[in-house]
Amino acid sequence: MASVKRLRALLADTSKIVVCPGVYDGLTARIALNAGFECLYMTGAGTTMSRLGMPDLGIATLNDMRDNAGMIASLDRKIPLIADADTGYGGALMVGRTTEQYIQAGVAALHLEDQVVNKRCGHLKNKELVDEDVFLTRIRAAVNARAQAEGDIVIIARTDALQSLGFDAAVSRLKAAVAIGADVAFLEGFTSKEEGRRVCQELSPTPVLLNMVAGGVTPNFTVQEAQDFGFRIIIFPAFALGPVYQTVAKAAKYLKENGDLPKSDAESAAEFSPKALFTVVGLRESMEFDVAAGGKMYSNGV
Ligand SMILES: C[C@](O)(C(=O)O)[C@H](CC(=O)O)C(=O)O
Repeated sequence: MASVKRLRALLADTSKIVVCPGVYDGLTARIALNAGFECLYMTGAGTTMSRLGMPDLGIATLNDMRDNAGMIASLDRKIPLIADADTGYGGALMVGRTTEQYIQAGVAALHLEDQVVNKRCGHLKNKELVDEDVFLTRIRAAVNARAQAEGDIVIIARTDALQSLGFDAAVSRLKAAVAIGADVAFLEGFTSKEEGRRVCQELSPTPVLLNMVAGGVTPNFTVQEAQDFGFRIIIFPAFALGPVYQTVAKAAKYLKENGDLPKSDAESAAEFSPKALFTVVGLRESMEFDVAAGGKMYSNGV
């Protein structure tokens, strides 16, 4: 699959850090693609919030996540999509099924974690873990399912163990996951620069992912800082969620109170015209496709 090859090539180039904005629907994915990012991240929190209107508490199922990931991955097959797969949604059989279905959906990488199936966002308190052997069974199931499907999907092992078991135990879980076939390590919720540097050193040469959640437990680091610490992938899960919430909440309040759109929105109405917005999500390319096939629907424009 072209996008997996592309992601593996990006990871093989040790001078690079792969920067992934977090997207959760077609519009946010298109906006990030149009901005020229080389890779996207599908956030499970964002998927749960946008598709289900619910918090990130282990409510989204394999079907919710796979459907969303498949749609996002299909928008540009050249651009790799790293997708959250939470706990894998069950025992070894389910983790295998999740991996196989993510491969079929065109996902380039997935991450699997060691929280209990009733998981929560990694930046909340009182997370519960499964034992290390259960975590490793999940990783092994993903590795075996990948081999069975003759796929090459990148498997990212995430541990949430830092909060309750401490740094050494968390790193040891990641090392064990890498030893059985995980390609990338992800230490969730570390809380200092030193931990960031150390996890990269300890796991080297395995690429390590940094999860940059604004307002979460990890201090804010720039892409450059993350690269200097030794991280090879950085995801920004709330890259779109925060701005969307802020802007739409403001517009909702204004409309409720004034019976009109906020002035700046009304002024930039041309920018928000249906045609302008459809252009963001591929209007021109869709029309060109129709014309190339001999269709006459759009020859006079829209
Ligand atoms: C990375 C993450 O799994 C996600 O769903 O995007 C979340 C991020 C979040 O809740 O903001 C996480 O558990 O860190």
